[in-house]
Order: sequence, then structure tokens, then C-alpha cells
Amino acid sequence: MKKLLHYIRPYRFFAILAPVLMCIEVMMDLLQPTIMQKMIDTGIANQDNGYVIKLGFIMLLSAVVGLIGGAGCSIYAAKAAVHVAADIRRDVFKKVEQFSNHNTDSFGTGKLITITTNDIESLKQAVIMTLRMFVRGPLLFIGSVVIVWFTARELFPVLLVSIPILIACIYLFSVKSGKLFLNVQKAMDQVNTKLQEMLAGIRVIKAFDRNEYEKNHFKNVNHLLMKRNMSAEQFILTLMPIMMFIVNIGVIAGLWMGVIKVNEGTLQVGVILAFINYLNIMMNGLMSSSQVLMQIARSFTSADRINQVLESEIDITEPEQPISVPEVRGEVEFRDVNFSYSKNGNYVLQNISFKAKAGQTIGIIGSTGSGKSTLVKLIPRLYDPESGAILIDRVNVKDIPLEKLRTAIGFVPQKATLFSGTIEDNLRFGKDEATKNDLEQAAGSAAASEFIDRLEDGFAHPLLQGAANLSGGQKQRLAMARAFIRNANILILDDSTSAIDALSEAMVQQALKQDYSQTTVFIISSKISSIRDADQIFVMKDGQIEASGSHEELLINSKVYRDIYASQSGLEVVNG
Ligand SMILES: Nc1ncnc2c1ncn2[C@@H]1O[C@H](COP(=O)(O)OP(=O)(O)OP(=O)(O)O)[C@@H](O)[C@H]1O
Repeated sequence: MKKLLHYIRPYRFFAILAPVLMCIEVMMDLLQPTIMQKMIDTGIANQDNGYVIKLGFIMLLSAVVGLIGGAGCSIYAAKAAVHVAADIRRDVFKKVEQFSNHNTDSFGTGKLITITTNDIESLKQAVIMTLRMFVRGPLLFIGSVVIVWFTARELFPVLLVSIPILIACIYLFSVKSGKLFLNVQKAMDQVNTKLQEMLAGIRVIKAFDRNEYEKNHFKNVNHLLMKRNMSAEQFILTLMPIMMFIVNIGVIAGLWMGVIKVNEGTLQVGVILAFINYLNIMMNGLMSSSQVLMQIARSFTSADRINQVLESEIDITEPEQPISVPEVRGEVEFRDVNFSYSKNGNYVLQNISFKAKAGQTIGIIGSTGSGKSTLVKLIPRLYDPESGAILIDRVNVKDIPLEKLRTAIGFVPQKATLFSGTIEDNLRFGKDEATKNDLEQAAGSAAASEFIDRLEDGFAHPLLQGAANLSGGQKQRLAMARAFIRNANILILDDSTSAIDALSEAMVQQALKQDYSQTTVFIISSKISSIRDADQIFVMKDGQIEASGSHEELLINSKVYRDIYASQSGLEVVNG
């Protein structure tokens, strides 16, 4: 929490003004019972109507002043808290944007959403309550105790017994509620993760008729959240009746002691009434303090989770001493690269070494899960290898400024992710300053012109979230066009033609040969037809390059390649 305190600094004026205004409200609240006592014991007892009316006006005036103080406090507390929350949200978003894939994997998107919504909201509530109640609670409490000491000292023993019990209750409840709300946050993460997964995969769920299964799964996580919420809320809500009970016992004790003293003639009736009022005010003060403490305890866990994001070490960082690469030519070399997704996990890539000369086309083929996508993700540093080095134009990628490195690479990921906006917006994602000609050329190379031209609004055609209004093949074509438009000297196509018909794929291959002859192209594909013309083909198996060479060489040297070829061409290939 301490680490987040600096967020309040720009709004310190509001943060100081709010409690000051609250002090005014509290003073007015504390005045009321004393005025009432004077009204009863002096005005009513002596039948002095003028005095009663005068005190009535003073009561009204103090109520109005209290109202102004309270309202002002709420306005400024909200102003400070809302700004603080917005600033934290901005910084969390900025940090998440810098996250490496490893960082994102380790949090999970569900948790990141809970942090940016729920946790920041909980912190905002804590700031509002602190600014409003942190002064109010203790002031009401201390003020009541002091006034009772001076005006109803005969009844003070009642406070000596009830106050420690009330404080002990509040302490126990605050500690326990922090733990309960941590469990609520964890369950909330699960609900968000599930919800996000369901929304992203709604079509698959329907296609597989898994609605019932998913409904049950969601019901389970939702039920867990409900149960945990229920325990936390019920636990907190029992505090009020317990405190009321203790105060009521105090009222009975005060009345009993007071009546004896009135009978003895040592106490006036108004004092007893004022004492009961102060006892209630004192309980309000303690309740306000306890609510603040509980909200703060609750926000501790939120603050902790927010700090986890803000302080997470980003494992893909800018080089300390960057080496300038004026113009990337596109030579790519892997030197004995080993990679694992988790610290103590199995190696997904082992001893990968190869050199792709600038302008060469590299085909990568191999079984599912053999590490093909992982290999190419290391080139733009979406992940860093555990050992070994990746060099572009003989410079370690870790020494090239990230922006320079990534703008030198056109990447078409396995899953064609597009954004809501127009087709043009999506293509400009690859190159902001692209001209109309650039757009048309990139679309042409990616065999996308044919379907864009058929659209009434062409490049201005709007895409829904996740490009839900496009076919799989159309999405892949746009994802390729987005990478082509960069005119980068390194192009990575990760299974990017899997949903494209053979004719269109041939068009893309032709465009690659013609327009990108100077570009180093990595093509991952499960189809030999997509890579057979590559200068080098790597056959991957269990994280290793099992064989490499041209199509003809591999047909002779690699049994795995021959088997793949045979299965795809329907031919029996003679061994050797
Ligand atoms: N983000 C990740 N975290 C942990 N493990 C991962 C992650 N991504 C991939 N893996 C694992 O790494 C291995 C290699 O995956 P990769 O995606 O590189 O394979 P691939 O050869 O491209 O497979 P495919 O042909 O099916 O796309 C697999 O065993 C996979 O389970």
C-alpha cells in the first residue's frame, strides 16, 4: 500500500481538504447532544420557551454547517479517489503493454482483468473511505469519550467496560475479513478467466454443442465466488449487530446507574439522555473506523496484486548498450539455442543452430508441438532463449533496440488476430504511414484484393471484434497483408496459409518470389507444397532440427521428411 501512496500526491489538496471538511461535520455532530441536554435540563425544566427556541435554532444551524462539511468532504474525497484510481489504471495498462509473453503467461489474462477492474475499484473505495471516515471515526469516538468525561463522569465506568470489548471485536473482524476477501479476489480471477475464455471461444462451444458443459463449468466457478462472497459479506455484516448488542448493554447499564444517581439527586435526566446519545455516536465512530480498517485490509490484498503488476520484472528488456544496425539486411543465425517456457521445465528447443543468409527462404516443417512456432518467436524476442544466441546481421538480437528489431520483422502469427476497426486500420497496424498504393500492393501479395474489392466499402469495411465477420481464410490473408505492408527484410509466416485455398496460396508464393526476393522469409507449414521451393528446409522433431537441406536433399536424407511427403502426395517413396 505504501508503494502506491505517491499516487495521491498530485491530488493532495483534495486529500487534505476532505478530512478538514469532515472535522467540521464531526464537531457539529458532537454539539447536538450537549445542546439537547441544555434544552432539557435548563430550558424545559425551567419552562423557558425563549431559551428552548434559541437552542433549537442553534441545533438547526449546526446541522446545516455539518451538512455542508459532510457534503464537501464527500465531493473532494471522491475527486481524489477517482483520479488516483484512473492514474493507477493508466500505469497498470502501460506496464501490461510492456509485458513479455512470459509475463503475460505468468499472470493469465483473467487475473490481469480482475486487477485492472476489481482491485483498482477496491483501492478507490479505500481512498474514499479513508478520506471521509478516517477522521470521522476516531474524532467522533474521542470527542464522545472526552465529552462524557466532562459532562457525565458518573456514567464513565460504562465506557471503561464497553470500549475495550468493542475495540477487540473490530480488531478481530478486520484481520479475518482481509483473509476472506483475498479468497473472494481469487475466485473472481477464476470467473473472469472462464468468462473471457467462453466469450473468445463461443463459436467453438456452439459447434461442439458444449453449452451444457460450459454452463456447468461456469456455474462451478460462479458458485465458488458466490460462496466466498457470502462468507465474507455475512461475516462483515455480523459486526454491526454485535456492536449494537454491546452498546445496548451499555445503554441499559447507563440507564440503571443513571436512574440510581437521579434518585439520589446527583444527576439530571438530560445528562442520561446525552450519555445515551454519546454512546451511540461513539459506536458510530468505532463502526466508521472499523469499516475503514476493513476496507483498507481488503484493499491491502488489492494493492499487493496491483504492485505485483507494476513491479513485475520484465524479462525482455531494452539492451543496456544497444548496437546500432542502420539497415537490417536479414541474415539470421541461431547459435546453439536452448529454450524452455518455464524455469525448471523441459526444453522445447534444444541445440538449435543454423544460418539463414539474407534473402533466403527457410521452410520449417515437423510434427505438432515440435517447437516450430517457438523457434520463430525467438527472432523478434517474444521470448529470449535460455542459452545460446540469435543473431541478425551478426548482431545479437539482445543488443538491438527492441523497436528497431521488431520493425525489421514482418510477423504473421499462427492465429490471425485482427482488431475491431476497418480493414485499412488493421493493415496500417503494420505501417502507420502506409499509402493507398502500399495498402493495395500488400493486399494483392496476400491474395486479399479479390475479396476486399468485392466488399461495398472496400478497405473501409468495418471488422467486428476479433474480425468475427470474416472467414478464417480472409483473416489469414489480412494478417499476411498486415505483415507484408511493413516491407521488412525478415518475414515470418507461421502456418499462415492453412485456411487458404491452393490457388490463392500459389498466388502468395508467387508474390513472395517476385516482390520479396530480397527478404529473408521463414515459412512454417505442415504442407510440403508451401515450403518445397525454400532454399533450406528444417525438419523439426522434439525440439530439435532433425534434418535440413533442400527438398530434393531431404527426400534422400530424411525419413521423417519422406514420410510427410509420402502422406501428402499419396506416393510410396522408395527409401534412400
Ligand atoms: N506459452 C507456452 N507456455 C508453455 N508451453 C508452451 C507454450 N507455447 C507452446 N508450448 C509448448 O511448447 C512446445 C512447442 O510448441 P510450439 O507451438 O512451438 O509447437 P509447433 O511445432 O509450432 O506446433 P504446431 O505445429 O502444433 O503449431 C509444445 O509442447 C507446447 O505445448
